[in-house]
Amino acid sequence: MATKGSNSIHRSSSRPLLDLSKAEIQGNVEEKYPTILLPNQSDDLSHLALDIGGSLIKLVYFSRHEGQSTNDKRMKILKDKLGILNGNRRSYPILGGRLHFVKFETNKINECLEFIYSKKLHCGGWESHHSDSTNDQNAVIKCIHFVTKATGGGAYKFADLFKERLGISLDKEDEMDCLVAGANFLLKAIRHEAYTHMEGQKEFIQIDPNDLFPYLLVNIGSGVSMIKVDGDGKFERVSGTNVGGGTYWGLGRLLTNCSSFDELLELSQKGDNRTTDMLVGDIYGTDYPKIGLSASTIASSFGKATLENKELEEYRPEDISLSLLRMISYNIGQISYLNALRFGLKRIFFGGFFIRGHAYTMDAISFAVHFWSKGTAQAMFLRHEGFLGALGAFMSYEKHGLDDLMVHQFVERFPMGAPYTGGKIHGPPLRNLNEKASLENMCATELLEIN
Ligand SMILES: Nc1ncnc2c1ncn2[C@@H]1O[C@H](COP(=O)(O)OP(=O)(O)OP(=O)(O)O)[C@@H](O)[C@H]1O
Ligand SMILES: CC(C)(CO)[C@@H](O)C(=O)NCCC(=O)O
Repeated sequence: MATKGSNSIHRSSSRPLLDLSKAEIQGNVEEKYPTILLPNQSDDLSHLALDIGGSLIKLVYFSRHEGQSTNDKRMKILKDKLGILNGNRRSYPILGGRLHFVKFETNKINECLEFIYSKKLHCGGWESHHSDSTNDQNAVIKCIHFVTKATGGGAYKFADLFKERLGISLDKEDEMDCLVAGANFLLKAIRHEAYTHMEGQKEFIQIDPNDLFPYLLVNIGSGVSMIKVDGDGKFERVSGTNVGGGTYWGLGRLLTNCSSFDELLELSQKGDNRTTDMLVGDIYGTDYPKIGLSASTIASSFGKATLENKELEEYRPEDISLSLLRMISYNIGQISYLNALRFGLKRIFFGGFFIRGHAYTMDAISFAVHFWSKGTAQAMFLRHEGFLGALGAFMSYEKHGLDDLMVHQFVERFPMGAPYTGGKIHGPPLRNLNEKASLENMCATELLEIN
């Protein structure tokens, strides 16, 4: 007998597209493992997680392959979920689909809301609650309502906006937890995720998943977090700096009048920092070999501006952008290495959207790590650089018992031998800035395809 779940399912009043009042519990309410049927009234369910940062909003969402039947799958998935809640053995339904990676500028949050709405992603979150009972046998689904996992400061700041505009309840996950979970997943499961970048040469690093820890994760977003990672869920934020990606973009915008981050970055490629930076050679007239400094080493970023009576307009924006980029990248590289040294960490992975797959940024960070470590440490970068937090938030569905689209599957279905290109994994391209991103107008979409 199908019973309306009025006691068990609370209708979410602000759900505009999916009417949960029509959801049914199938089977007797006393039954241990009731399943829940959702009427076929929305598009295929998608799963969404957000990382709303100071500068950028990152979305990760899963969509199934088109054309695959969904009702049977939903049934099985929901059964599995209930099984988990009752302490049953886990099973992993076979799902085909894609993980999409999308970003928006946080100050254009409306575009993000419109995107979520247009893709009906606000219809796809799941959350289940145990009863208060401590006895698993008696555990029942108390309510099911729609929520979306979200991390980053904006998960707090914009919670009301998401609720009002899309009917989404943001289920907040800690930002550091998510960064670490995302990084661990990528480093363990995705072949060719990590690479080095030195003097223009990119080299992929084969990571042994059994020999990953400990490492230092440096996330360069608006600000910078440095996290010592000792295992899954085992970490400590050991340092940070307020001189980060927001500093480059903010100061760069003021000093050059650039209208976008990418434009500023592109300018730097044509820059010559000798016009702005004070070099060792400017001070010594030559190298300073005794302490290992060549004449071309920057002695003082922007220091040359103090020597000349020039106005801002007399400096080339290209040169300013390059000086700024080097100043910030070196500084982050140096602080990172010092923290690695502090804790005896051999590996340093850099993520965050400041990096932007930009060769010069990575070379500068690598140079600083190499220089200060006297060649004993090496900077490594991640292909999904800016999506660690969003990915971690996405993975937290699993943590809460919702494993229908989970990472174990990705790993199982993507043996470490999966190809980097031309195969099933399409990660974010390490784009040359001159290449135009193929994008849905307002955002960059990257795909990790799960077949
Ligand atoms: N289109 C863009 N607009 C603005 N900044 C960009 C853009 N692309 C790359 N960036 C760089 O990425 C940085 C933001 O990176 P990221 O998204 O990883 O951090 P965030 O989550 O916004 O910041 P935080 O974690 O400190 O809140 C910016 O400060 C800037 O340096
Ligand atoms: C405040 C956060 C964590 C927000 O993402 C980030 O911007 C950051 O790590 N800033 C640096 C703050 C500091 O440790 O000085």
